[in-house]
Amino acid sequence: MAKYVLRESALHLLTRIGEQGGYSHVLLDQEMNKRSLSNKDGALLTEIVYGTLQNKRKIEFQIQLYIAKQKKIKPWVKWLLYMSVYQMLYLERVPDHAVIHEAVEISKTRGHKGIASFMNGVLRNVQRKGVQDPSTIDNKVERLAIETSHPTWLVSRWVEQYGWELTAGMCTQNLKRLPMSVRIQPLRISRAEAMAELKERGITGKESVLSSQGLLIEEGRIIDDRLLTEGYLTVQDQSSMLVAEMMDLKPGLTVLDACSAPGGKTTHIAEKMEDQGSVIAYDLHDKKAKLVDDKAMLLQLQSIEAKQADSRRLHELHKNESFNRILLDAPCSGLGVMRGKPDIKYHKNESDIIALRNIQDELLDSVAPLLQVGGKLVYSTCTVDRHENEQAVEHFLQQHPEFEIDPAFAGSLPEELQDSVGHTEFGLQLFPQQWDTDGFFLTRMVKKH
Ligand SMILES: C[S@@+](CC[C@H](N)C(=O)[O-])C[C@H]1O[C@@H](n2cnc3c(N)ncnc32)[C@H](O)[C@@H]1O
Repeated sequence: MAKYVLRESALHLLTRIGEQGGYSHVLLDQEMNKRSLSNKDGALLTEIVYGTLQNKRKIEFQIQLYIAKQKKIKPWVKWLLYMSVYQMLYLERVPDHAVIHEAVEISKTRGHKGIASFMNGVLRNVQRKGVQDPSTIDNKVERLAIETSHPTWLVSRWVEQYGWELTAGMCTQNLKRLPMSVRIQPLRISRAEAMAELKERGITGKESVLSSQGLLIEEGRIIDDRLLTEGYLTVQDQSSMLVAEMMDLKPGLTVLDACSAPGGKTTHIAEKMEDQGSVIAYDLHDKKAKLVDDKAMLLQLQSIEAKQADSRRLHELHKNESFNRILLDAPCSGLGVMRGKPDIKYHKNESDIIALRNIQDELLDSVAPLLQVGGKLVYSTCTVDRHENEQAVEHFLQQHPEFEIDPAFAGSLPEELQDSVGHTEFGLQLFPQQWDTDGFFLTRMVKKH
């Protein structure tokens, strides 16, 4: 069997993600399982793939002088260049000569001598002469976009919506690794018990202030720890944990989770209700609805029923006023989760935001009649965009005078969030730099009559 070359895996993944729109986290997971990589190799592969994607636009700018003359570069050659430059400029532990040698060898095997010599030439130039400095770009928005590898349209849209300071903070934060955070299953283990057991295996963490069930991992590898694989803990960003915290839940309620897969929030809802009552969870895709079942089973929760349905047609399945609580964790542009899914930076555009907003409006309209009077509707997204967030809520309230923002919403947020800059009359926008979380929006409405 030919020797496994980690950088060939990295190149294969980057070309698929970059050219065919594959999801970085899904493809990386598949590759690591297929190759049964050691922890060390898995970490290096992840670093190269994520780092190259996160910094792609900047790298393109940095080396443009050296490749300008070359008319048409094949996609894989381009990605091999980007990942090699990423390692040379951003990864101290990998020596330049090793990176250049391997890139040239891969060029020979996958291409021919000409490509190998082009590769060698560009990388040697980077090594000897250095790279073009993006801080020399005059236009402020363009400079920020290139320095932090975001699309210019997005930076400009964010500056218009949130101002320069919040935008610059968000773009800079998006280059940093998202910390691992987990949620305890409180019916099986307490936060103190989980922390004590993890500590025995060298995994340390601290308590989240955004959720009483949250734990932020500071040191150690938790991903294959028994507490996770046996369903005492589940991986979830702290911002997502806020959702069930804010649903005003208690045992015995009937709850609809209209867009539920893979079930992070569905299971949290069931935990908050002490697994008593009923959580009906839908997702558009059958396969995804099964993921919710799997998660419920792993966490040993019985009160969840997960099914496939288009939640724009739930009136065909449920009578009006059937639910005490409804969660609409809507499909969205995902502009808040680019740290974990850097491919979003390059694949989304403004027309996606418009198209998604139409679906969000339809979903909100469709679930509204299913809520009982006095019941609460929580709307959330993992995006940072007023059109999908505050404006979607404003539009909904105009169309549905029977709803209002729950007057108790803001006051029931964790103390730390009370003075957050992201508050508006329509809900709370969390920016990734505030709590080192995903960018996230949530609000709670109540049905008055
Ligand atoms: C943001 S994700 C939900 C994440 C989930 N709430 C969690 O915490 O694990 C949005 C989900 O909505 C689903 N979806 C999209 N359109 C839908 C529709 N019309 N009806 C039901 N589900 C839909 C997608 O398949 C996707 O799984």
